[in-house]
Amino acid sequence: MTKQSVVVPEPPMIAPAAVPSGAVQLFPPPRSGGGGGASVGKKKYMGHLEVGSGGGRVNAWLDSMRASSPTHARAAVALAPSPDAADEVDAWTRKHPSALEMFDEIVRAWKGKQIVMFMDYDGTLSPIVDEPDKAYMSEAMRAAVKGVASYFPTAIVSGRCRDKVYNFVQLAELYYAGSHGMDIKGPTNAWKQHKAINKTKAKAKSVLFQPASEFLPMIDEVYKALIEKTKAIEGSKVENNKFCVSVHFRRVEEKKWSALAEQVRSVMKDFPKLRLTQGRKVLEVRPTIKWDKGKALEFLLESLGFANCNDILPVYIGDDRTDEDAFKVLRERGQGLGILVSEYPKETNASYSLREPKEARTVMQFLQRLVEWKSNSNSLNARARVFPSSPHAKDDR
Ligand SMILES: O=P(O)(O)OC[C@H]1O[C@H](O[C@H]2O[C@H](CO)[C@@H](O)[C@H](O)[C@H]2O)[C@H](O)[C@@H](O)[C@@H]1O
Repeated sequence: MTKQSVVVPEPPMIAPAAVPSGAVQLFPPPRSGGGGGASVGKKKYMGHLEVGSGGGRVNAWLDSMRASSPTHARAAVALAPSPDAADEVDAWTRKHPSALEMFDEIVRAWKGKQIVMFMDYDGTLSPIVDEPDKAYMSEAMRAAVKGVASYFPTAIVSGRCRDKVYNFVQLAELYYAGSHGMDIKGPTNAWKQHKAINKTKAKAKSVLFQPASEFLPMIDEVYKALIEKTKAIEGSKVENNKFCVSVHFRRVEEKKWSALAEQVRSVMKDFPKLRLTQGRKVLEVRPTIKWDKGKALEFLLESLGFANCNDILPVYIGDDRTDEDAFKVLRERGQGLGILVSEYPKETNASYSLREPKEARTVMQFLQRLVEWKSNSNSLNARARVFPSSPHAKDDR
């Protein structure tokens, strides 16, 4: 039987960097009994599908569109539930254990650290739906995020434009990094909320950062051109995300994907300062500047006054390829925790995983446990102040 790889290749294909010696090791070591190395599929796909001329490039886009389609991945597992496939899933799970199942172990390593939370929106806080404008988050999820933000500085990092993601989340106390981190804004009252934020080191009272503002007219232009060129392709949808544009193909019949890719290519050739990346059934057109969700994470840590702190613990939860940039930053810093939300094994730089059921329940449960843990440890600390000799005295910030 042909070996069926169930680990979906995901760009960028970056080997996880080693954790520098002496750094706090929050990446889980492989558990006993497993090699920890899930094999990857044979094809390697580019992280950024840079636009070039010629049909070959469109074929590469098409390959990538197909490879990233969860329908294909699920079908592969369903059609070939071989022992090899099961072994691969097990190996992947050992390498990226469930952050919920490992919660107690994880928080043990967090003692004394200042947690900073980063979360992607679509597919992480809200379920993936056919209509992008209807990707609402549940009230229960909103309450969980609010709870987290009451204890830790919290940011939403999304490919969507900042206003749109704010309208979905509706929590004024958060930091929002829209357009893949190219539009960052913080709450004005963060200072009052979090003792942890270092007021002397933090950069500005209210963060606002837009590294791609000069691209605004170009983005408007490409948006109009993409609408015009793709209007004949049924099911396609072009979304203006202010500093980037999304071309959705979730509702386009697969036999028309190639025509869609060709139309997008024909527009992109006139915009050499823009590049194309890919998310979940979406092509994303963005400026060529070296800025991504990973850079946004670093920028926010710096703005909060945590740039060179050893005792912080950034936690990033995300489901998409663009979140890999943030996972990679955490790996390279040897600091923090990347959690991939996924229904099936994928190549990732994240160290932990959360299974993605349709209602994004596991993410919510993880956030709720975090709040519960923090609230309990605060109570223990309060008791320890009253009864200093208590054996339960803790030092969780
Ligand atoms: O960084 P994110 O917050 O994950 O944003 C990435 C893209 O998310 C949205 O598209 C995705 O979710 C839609 C609603 O569930 C779904 O229909 C689509 O297929 C997904 O790709 C958003 O609409 C895009 O603009 C973002 O780029």
